[in-house]
Amino acid sequence: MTRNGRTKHNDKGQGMLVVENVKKSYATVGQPLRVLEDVSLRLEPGQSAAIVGPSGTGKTTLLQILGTLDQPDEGRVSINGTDPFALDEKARAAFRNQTIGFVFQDHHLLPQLSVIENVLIPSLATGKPTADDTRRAEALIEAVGLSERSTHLPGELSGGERERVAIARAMLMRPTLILADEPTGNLDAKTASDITKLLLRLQADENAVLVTVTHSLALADAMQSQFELTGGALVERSMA
Ligand SMILES: Nc1ncnc2c1ncn2[C@@H]1O[C@H](COP(=O)(O)OP(=O)(O)OP(=O)(O)O)[C@@H](O)[C@H]1O
Repeated sequence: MTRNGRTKHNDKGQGMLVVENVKKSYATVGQPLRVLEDVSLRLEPGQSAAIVGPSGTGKTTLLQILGTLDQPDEGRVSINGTDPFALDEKARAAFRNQTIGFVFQDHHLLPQLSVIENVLIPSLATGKPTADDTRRAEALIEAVGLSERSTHLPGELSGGERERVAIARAMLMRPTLILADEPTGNLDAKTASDITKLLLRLQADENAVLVTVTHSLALADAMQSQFELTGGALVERSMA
């Protein structure tokens, strides 16, 4: 257990992601739009996977479900042995905060908060940041190479630097599952490569599962496995 009764699963060999036969449709004025027809996926601690596929095939929809932000119509999701959709909304929000780290293309940093304050945001869900939280935030800011910029505002940083802050924030609670939506989307090739390495290094440090949705071949190739979302199902691609 860690503070506030949080249980650490990463080192217990059960931090896996299991998705079985997930279906998801959206209501429209006509027929429901069937986006996910039969999605299954299983990842063990320390594994990384890219989800690729043309625009509109449902990658973001799937990531929202993995992130417990949206509920499947049918099928099963298990994260660390917990079915997040069996929890009530409050418990699910707490579970999400403790278990899942999100990295988005547009970082979602709060512009009025400094780098360290942004990194500490996930710790606010359980009250004020503890001394441990602050130490962890400082260590992560150092790990992402921004120690000199800790008190700066997001508006004073480059796109790549802001993405680093978003990664540090995603890692604060030591997530077992890291979900990244186009984390290198707006970056030049060198910065994108640096960000990819950083993400993989921090993922390895925590033995977490990393799932990234991307159109970038370079990012997808850096993952251990690749799945194409096609016809509403995931098909594993053989890596060259
Ligand atoms: N809330 C919603 N209501 C209705 N339709 C939706 C909703 N969200 C997404 N869709 C539709 O579901 C389909 C899948 O969308 P999704 O954003 O998951 O695709 P994607 O593969 O992530 O696309 P991209 O690569 O362009 O980001 C699209 O046709 C989209 O228009």
